[in-house]
Amino acid sequence: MSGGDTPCWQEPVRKGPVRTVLVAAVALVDADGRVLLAQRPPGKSMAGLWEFPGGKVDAGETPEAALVRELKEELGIDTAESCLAPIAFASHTYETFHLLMPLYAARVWKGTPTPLEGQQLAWVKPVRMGDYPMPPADIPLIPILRDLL
Ligand SMILES: Nc1nc2c([nH]c(=O)n2[C@@H]2O[C@H](COP(=O)(O)OP(=O)(O)OP(=O)(O)O)[C@@H](O)[C@H]2O)c(=O)[nH]1
Repeated sequence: MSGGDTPCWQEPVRKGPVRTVLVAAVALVDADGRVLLAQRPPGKSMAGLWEFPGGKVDAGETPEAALVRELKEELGIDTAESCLAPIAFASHTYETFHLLMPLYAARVWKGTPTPLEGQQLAWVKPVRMGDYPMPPADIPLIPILRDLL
């Protein structure tokens, strides 16, 4: 097989060692198959971009426990680790770190997602996600969600 001309055949430009940051994220899916996206508020890195709820995994924490914690802090909802199904991951080198982000799907939670950290929320069909600018790491996840949901 000759793959030298394929678009994926590009080595990333490495400027030096980068630390890998583990971030857990979730696609909350409602009864209509829409996914909850949250817009990063002004003042944060990548402000204005739409992302999956979640956040950094603390030392000694599992990704699932981090998500349960973050969903309570960011959206005020209760989730159970057993309701988080791993579906994909993002692996992307940013300027200052490498992001490794497992993505889970959840259809069951308790409470109504509420923007507790000043973020805008939107329920979006996977086919419409192209209308919502997302961080570069998230772009490969969109077709996966489209296929899965
Ligand atoms: N939650 C979440 N974070 C994402 C996504 N895509 C993506 O690149 N990220 C990045 O993963 C990191 C998550 O960090 P965080 O949510 O715990 O904390 P933060 O926004 O305060 O991060 P910051 O340190 O960049 O300001 C951010 O750098 C964020 O930009 C995503 O879909 N969901």
